[in-house]
Amino acid sequence: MAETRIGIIGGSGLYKMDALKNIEEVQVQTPFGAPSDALILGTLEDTRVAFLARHGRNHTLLPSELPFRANIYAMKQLGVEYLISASAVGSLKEEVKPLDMVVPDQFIDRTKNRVSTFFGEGIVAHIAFGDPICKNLAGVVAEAIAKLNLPDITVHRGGTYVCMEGPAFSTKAESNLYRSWGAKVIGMTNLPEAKLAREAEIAYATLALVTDYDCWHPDHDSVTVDMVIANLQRNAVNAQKVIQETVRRLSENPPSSDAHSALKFAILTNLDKAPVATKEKLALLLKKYI
Ligand SMILES: CSC[C@H]1O[C@H](OP(=O)(O)O)[C@H](O)[C@@H]1O
Ligand SMILES: Nc1ncnc2[nH]cnc12
Repeated sequence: MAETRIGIIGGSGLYKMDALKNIEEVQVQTPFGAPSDALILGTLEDTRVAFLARHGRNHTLLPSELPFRANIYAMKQLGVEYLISASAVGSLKEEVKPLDMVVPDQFIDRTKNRVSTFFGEGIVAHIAFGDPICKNLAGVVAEAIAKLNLPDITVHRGGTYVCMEGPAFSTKAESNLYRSWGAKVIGMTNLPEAKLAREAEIAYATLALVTDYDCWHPDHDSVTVDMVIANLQRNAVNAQKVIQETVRRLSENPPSSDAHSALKFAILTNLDKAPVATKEKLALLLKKYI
């Protein structure tokens, strides 16, 4: 199988990539179970990529039901080193309007029910997560958006993505609280992915596609799925253009990433003494360090 260094996770509205050629669908199994759907391998701009529909191709999985570990481990098994996540978000700022694109650089965790680590069962690791998004990969995504110069769409570089549990959207009190914290956008999925990608030494960046003003905005109705869907379709077209341009740039000039050595100083357990079963389960992550 040709090398697949670039992975794409498509969120709400982005269930496939129309420009993918030479498609092969693979049912991947991982020590953490099966991913959200089959992975679609194909070429984009002559580069091999792996695409996964985060909620499944028919959007059947709630954010709280997503098999985050299987999704990231499956990408690792395929050899992915750069992971681009396309995600629908609500805006928490006036100047960030529906259809705009945000490339966040921070997260706030408001989830309650997610398993966000591969470790445990006798092996302890604490990754550094002060900068949860790979700066260099995010830079490539932001430059790709800027280069495309999409009409009426503003790119916002940096900003905080609040990751809430869902599935219900926020209350106005919550939405205003996140605004008072200075957060820029809100979604339900990217933080566990970013943590797991870091543990898997995969560079991760988010392409956040704004669908609504959540519920805080006095001049806009509170977010509803109808509202989100109307904008998702337009966002999905733009997201594919951005991803294609990002892949082209990544394949020409793959950036360095601190994520690629994230476990170097993170593992506390003496691996010589660690349970064999856990070492086997995590072999793909640990092999550089054993
Ligand atoms: C369809 S509105 C809520 C839904 O959309 C976002 O999904 P994703 O991050 O996968 O694009 C948000 O996180 C919620 O899961
Ligand atoms: N307002 C919102 N809150 C949480 N997730 C979202 N995804 C899209 N819009 C959202």
